[in-house]
Amino acid sequence: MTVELQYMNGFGNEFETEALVGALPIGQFSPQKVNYGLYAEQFNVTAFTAPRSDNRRNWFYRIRPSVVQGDYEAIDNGLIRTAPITEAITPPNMFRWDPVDLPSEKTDFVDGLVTMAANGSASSQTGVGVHIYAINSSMKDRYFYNADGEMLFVPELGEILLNTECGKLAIKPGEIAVIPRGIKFSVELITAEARGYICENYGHPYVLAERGPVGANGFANDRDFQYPVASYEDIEGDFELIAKFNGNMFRCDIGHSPLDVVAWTGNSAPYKYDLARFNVINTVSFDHPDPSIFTVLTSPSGTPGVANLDFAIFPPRWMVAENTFRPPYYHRNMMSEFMGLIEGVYDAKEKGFVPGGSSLHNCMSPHGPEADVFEKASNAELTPQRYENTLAFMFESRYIFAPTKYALEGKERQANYTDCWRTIKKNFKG
Ligand SMILES: O=C(O)Cc1cc(O)ccc1O
Ligand SMILES: [Fe+2]
Repeated sequence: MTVELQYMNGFGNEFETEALVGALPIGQFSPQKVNYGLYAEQFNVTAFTAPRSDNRRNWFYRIRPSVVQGDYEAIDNGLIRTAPITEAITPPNMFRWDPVDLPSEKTDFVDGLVTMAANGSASSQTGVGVHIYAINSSMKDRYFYNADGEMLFVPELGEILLNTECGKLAIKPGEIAVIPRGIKFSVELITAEARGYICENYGHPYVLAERGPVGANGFANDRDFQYPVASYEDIEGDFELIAKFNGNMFRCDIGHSPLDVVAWTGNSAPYKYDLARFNVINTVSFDHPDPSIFTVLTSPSGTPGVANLDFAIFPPRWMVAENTFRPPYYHRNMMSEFMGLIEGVYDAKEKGFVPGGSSLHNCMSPHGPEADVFEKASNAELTPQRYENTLAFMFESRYIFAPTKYALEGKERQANYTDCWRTIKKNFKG
């Protein structure tokens, strides 16, 4: 099933959209009276003084301003964790996990979040949290926002509808979406169940990766990013607003839907992107280029070229490298690498890394092809080959990922992960 919605295209544009004709003020943001009796509210995800090229803000024209809500009270954090994670020591082990089970009890998005790892510090606005959602119920009469970071959704199973203050986005496996820090939303199921990964970015909002000498086109093209058109709910009732704030979960009563924005303008709205639009650029001669060629979105850290978070994908593509060991090389890295699989098989790991599963190779922890992949790839005939049925991704960060206690001790952890390398042979003939 596919939900057909209308979108506006172009990464980070200053969009304007109104669900009722004339709701958006023209030529100013705060008229004395807004048409239709709406309230004006500014929403900033960067400092007022951020340079123009970085500045992100919206103006909302809504039925009630956001201050119309109750007082917050703390609720159980469930399996949600936030950096810095101090509940367990992080060993330098290589980690791999099976997929988190789909729930048997009724579970919505807020209940169905499990944190696997986090790095940096949410309150200092560095690093990220990595979560998995596994759900079988839409959010009913409740809404959510995350003050700790923007949320990158990477669906692996099922289709979901993100009902946000800015409008609606539908995403399914092969697509991603980003909801800016602070935007209120609810998650509705389009299919009976859904599962996917979330990278909660505490740091600088995602931008598109630079192209360097590749030129003016290629990789992720700005025009393929899609933003929702304004769409509002004018309903009253006993609703709940859930907030993730400074590492803890809170709730308050709210007597109306907070998705009551009739018109908005700005550049800080949720967006979606179809990963099949990624224009893959790779070698046509020899050797295996570094995976930075596959970067879709990056959150800069302040040090040029050293990301708070790079989101890279490994999509279907042609492989033509000559006289080359084609799978990923054996590797030790200053950067830390959390990986997931959306579909099919990843070229470095033919067994054990399955859709919905995860792996983590932290700073300087060795990793690379399993023994069988090495044997096969070092003896393969190097004809042009189309890599099909594959879509892996990586959250790569300068900060070491601390797995949560759940990730370290839960049933998904594969205790025997390093066995995949144990049978690598000594081929040396000195
Ligand atoms: O599988 C990995 O570890 C990710 C990765 C992929 C690649 O093509 C090259 C280097 C690298 O770290
Ligand atoms: Fe790597």
